[in-house]
Amino acid sequence: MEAVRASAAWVASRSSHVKVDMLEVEKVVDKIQGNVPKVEWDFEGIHYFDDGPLTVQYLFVLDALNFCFWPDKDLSYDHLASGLKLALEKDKTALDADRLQSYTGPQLRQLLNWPRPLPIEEERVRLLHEVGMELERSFGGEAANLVKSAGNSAATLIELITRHFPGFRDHSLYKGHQVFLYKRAQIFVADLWGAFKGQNYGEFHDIKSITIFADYIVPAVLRELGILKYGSNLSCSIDSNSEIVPGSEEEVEIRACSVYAVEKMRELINKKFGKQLLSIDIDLWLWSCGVQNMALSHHRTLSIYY
Ligand SMILES: Nc1nc2c(c(CN[C@H]3C=C[C@H](O)[C@@H]3O)cn2[C@@H]2O[C@H](COP(=O)(O)O)[C@@H](O)[C@H]2O)c(=O)[nH]1
Repeated sequence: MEAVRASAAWVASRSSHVKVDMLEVEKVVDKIQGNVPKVEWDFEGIHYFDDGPLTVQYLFVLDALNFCFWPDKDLSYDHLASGLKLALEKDKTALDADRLQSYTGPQLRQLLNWPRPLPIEEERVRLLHEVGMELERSFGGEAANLVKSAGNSAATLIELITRHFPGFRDHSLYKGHQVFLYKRAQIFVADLWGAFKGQNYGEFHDIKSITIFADYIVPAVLRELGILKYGSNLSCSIDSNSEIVPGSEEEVEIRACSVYAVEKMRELINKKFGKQLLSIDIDLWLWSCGVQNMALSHHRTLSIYY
């Protein structure tokens, strides 16, 4: 994911609302002595897994909808993961490509057992239809075929996903430059890798090319650690739960600086402690810390990308 790494670094070098504090990166790395706590994929025990193609279909649908839970204060990622899991356990055809194309908002709510409209529900429905339609048109209806056609390359899989499914094209413009963050496409690869433990549908020879997933939890943890420093206006907006406009300099800087900071952290750990750590390992550690800390205030942007 050179495009993600390069554009995140480009933003970080010009950023004015967000700064990456390299001294703090070093302090954190020294404090943990290069030992990033290992967090198991599905540490919550909420995901569907049957070791076969249906798991791939589940993960692809999951990550097509893996964004913007915060507008409903009772809703979280866990509801989506466990809701889709239960739906699949009740009816193995619930996520078939033809079914995906016909869900309405109320039916999606029912599928997830959620009592009220989901945040940005119309977009969630549109994205489900897009996934169903394109899987049927180009991949025999199965996300497993999409994964197979990437030939065990994470970078190829991300390229295929973003070429075929416009909803995964997580780009923005920053000071005239195109910035690529590909949060949901990358997290799908990481979910396959985690769920299948690097085997079968989860085998990728270039898994180290994946960066962290620029969501709204990891930046909040990096800020809490002192690694990200926000300017006073941005700090006030976030602490008062004001919405940050999608595509604004602030929003792009928060996400891109998070990717950049963790890349620096990984490089430092690997160099100083002779490790072969992946950004995914750091991501899951930071994310799991973030979701367990209810007091963290995170940035709020209405977005279908994260
Ligand atoms: N960077 C990063 N962001 C992640 C995840 C995951 C879940 N990954 C699963 C994979 C294996 C584990 O067992 C996890 O269950 C969700 N998110 C993002 O968080 C936000 C949801 O927050 P809240 O509203 O509090 O539920 C939202 O933007 C969502 O897209 C991750 O791993 N890394």
